[in-house]
Amino acid sequence: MAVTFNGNYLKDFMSEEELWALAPAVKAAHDALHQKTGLGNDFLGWLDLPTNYDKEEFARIQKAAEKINTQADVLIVIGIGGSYLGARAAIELLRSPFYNNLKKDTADIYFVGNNVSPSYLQEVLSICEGRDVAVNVISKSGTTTEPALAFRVFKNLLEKKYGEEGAKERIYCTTDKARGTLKELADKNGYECFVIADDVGGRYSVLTAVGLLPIAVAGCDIKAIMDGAKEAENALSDSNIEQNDCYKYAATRFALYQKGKGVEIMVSFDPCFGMMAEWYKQLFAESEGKDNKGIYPSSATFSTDLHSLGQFIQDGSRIMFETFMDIKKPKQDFFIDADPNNFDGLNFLSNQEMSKVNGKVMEATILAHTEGGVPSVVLELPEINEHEFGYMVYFFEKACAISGYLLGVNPFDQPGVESYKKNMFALLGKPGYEAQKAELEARISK
Ligand SMILES: O=P(O)(O)OC[C@H]1O[C@](O)(CO)[C@@H](O)[C@@H]1O
Repeated sequence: MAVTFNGNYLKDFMSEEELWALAPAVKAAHDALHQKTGLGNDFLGWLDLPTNYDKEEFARIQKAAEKINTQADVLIVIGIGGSYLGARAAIELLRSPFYNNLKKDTADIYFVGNNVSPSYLQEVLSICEGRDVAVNVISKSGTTTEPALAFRVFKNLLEKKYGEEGAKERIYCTTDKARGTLKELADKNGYECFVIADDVGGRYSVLTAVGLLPIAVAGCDIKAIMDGAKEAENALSDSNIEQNDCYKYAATRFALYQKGKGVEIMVSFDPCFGMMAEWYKQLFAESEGKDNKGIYPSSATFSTDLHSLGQFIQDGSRIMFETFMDIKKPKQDFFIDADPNNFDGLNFLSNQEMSKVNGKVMEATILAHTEGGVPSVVLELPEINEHEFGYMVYFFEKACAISGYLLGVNPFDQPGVESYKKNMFALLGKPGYEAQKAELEARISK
């Protein structure tokens, strides 16, 4: 079981020799990562996390998930970026994009604090009316404005509904072990806390309590996720690119980037992968996009986007390559019966599983786009389950770290994200930002 790299459709764009020529650079990136000598080397806790995770806390996560499912109809998960995307990706992939509408014995889950839309917030609040609610607030820094604002609202809701003591039993904090406003508040109020280790950055944190608590509440087997990640940790530890599919993927991206392909489109043929692609986008965008370098990560879900982006991909600016997630076995299949009258002329599709048709859509698309000048990388995933999810998370995390090192950037910082925050604080009148406020307002009114 594994994510397998298939480079068969790349022949028109790069040779195997070009890939193998990157072996020394890949080996150097591997050594920098494993010997912890590269940029950002104080953020490598994710590298051996599948082996060295805190087993005591893991058991507490499982217990808390059970408790949440007995005390709440709705779990509100508050977080943004890496404190949001992984959990949602896992739940939509492993359970369903329609998770909240499924017949199930686990709590509904709504994600807030990833935007400042008043309508979105009001809608979630109205969904909570008359229902038992628990809250998992997730913030590594404990100070990010969007989730902090949402937490203020839901803390208030819980305290009004259950009293301060009752609310305490329903608030679960995932944050730094010692620092930040959230940690201080949690200690003062006695909320149950889970830790994001100092050496695990937000976008590499899905296999910590950040992702695992909401994923466990959704009824997924988090032990199987960690086992899958551990399989990847072992399988992807060879420094030789020829033996390491993760490194083949990272090096191929880099080679295509050097040939002017500055956009990667992560493609899947199943909407359950949509949020997984959002997770991939944050991982690679914050890791690679700096120093005026990097591949712009984007995504598409086909067939849907074949009827919107498809035209551009086939015929527009030749700036992109595609990475196709070839999921060999869907979670469920559907048998297409023949119609006795063949009223729609579609009997040529009948008497087979719908997955076969989806597979042909993928092949047809790869051939068309390749013909149109878009290189196609294919990553094969045998099936969708917890084990494969864990494997895939680790695969992409490691591919991202190696990609960053090949590019010559620090894959573990995100200094660019601060710019909008400073402007936002200034424009909203946060004390200490008075000078910037005047300067920015002058620019707006021009
Ligand atoms: O968990 P925190 O500290 O609230 O940060 C949320 C997100 O904000 C960032 O720091 C910047 O986008 C991400 O790296 C992180 O995932």
